[in-house]
Amino acid sequence: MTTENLFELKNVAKLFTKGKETISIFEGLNMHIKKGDFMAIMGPSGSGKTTLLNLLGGVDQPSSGEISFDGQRIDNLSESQLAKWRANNIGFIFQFYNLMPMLNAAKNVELPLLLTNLSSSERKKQVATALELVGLSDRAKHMPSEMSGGQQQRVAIARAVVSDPTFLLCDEPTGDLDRQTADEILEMLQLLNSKFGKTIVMVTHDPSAAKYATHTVHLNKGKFVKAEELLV
Ligand SMILES: Nc1ncnc2c1ncn2[C@@H]1O[C@H](COP(=O)(O)OP(=O)(O)OP(=O)(O)O)[C@@H](O)[C@H]1O
Repeated sequence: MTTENLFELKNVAKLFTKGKETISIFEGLNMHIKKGDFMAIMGPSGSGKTTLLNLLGGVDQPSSGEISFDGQRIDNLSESQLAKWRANNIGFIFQFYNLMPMLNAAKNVELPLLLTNLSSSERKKQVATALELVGLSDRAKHMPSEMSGGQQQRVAIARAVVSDPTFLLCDEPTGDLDRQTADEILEMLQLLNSKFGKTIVMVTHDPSAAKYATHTVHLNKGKFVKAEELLV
């Protein structure tokens, strides 16, 4: 495993303005994520976990400070540059799968590829590979409503990896699943990290989910703290 940083956050601040009120979520936040990491982010509700994921995923931009990905600044990209950067580099996995209900599994997995220049036959090939990876080749024509929660999350994982991004961002990926199904999903994420080299950041409230990560960081009121500090 290389020790090179994939992400570097330097002195990042994030403010939200609502009317006359300004809420500061992060101030002077520094962090790095190494290539090959599987990082779990834990912390109480409102501590800034989703805000941080949104900054890492280029869904939102910092109020000040620098965010670099693979040595290149992303905090100063335009909306369209960011959209292109996201499509090339990031796979998103959400708690409630976020599949399109009117599309079958294969069509859902194909969605990110519609933003690329791949031909229809190349897209089909990549979709088949991604569905095979998550063990759902036999469900390609099934609609989300015909699949269990665990199967829908596996379709979402196939969609996240179909364009072969370096980095996977997971927001409570097992929050809606029973223990056994959650463990299967977490084993899959672990495999994507260890065998396929994906760098993963996963927000979770579940300490047993965090155990699948290579390390865990704890956020409290917008700051990284030691686990013990969360308990007091
Ligand atoms: N668009 C926004 N406008 C104003 N305030 C916001 C906005 N988004 C988030 N916040 C505030 O930022 C703080 C951190 O929210 P965030 O969703 O990042 O927390 P979280 O740790 O992910 O919480 P949870 O575990 O409940 O999902 C909260 O106080 C929230 O109200």
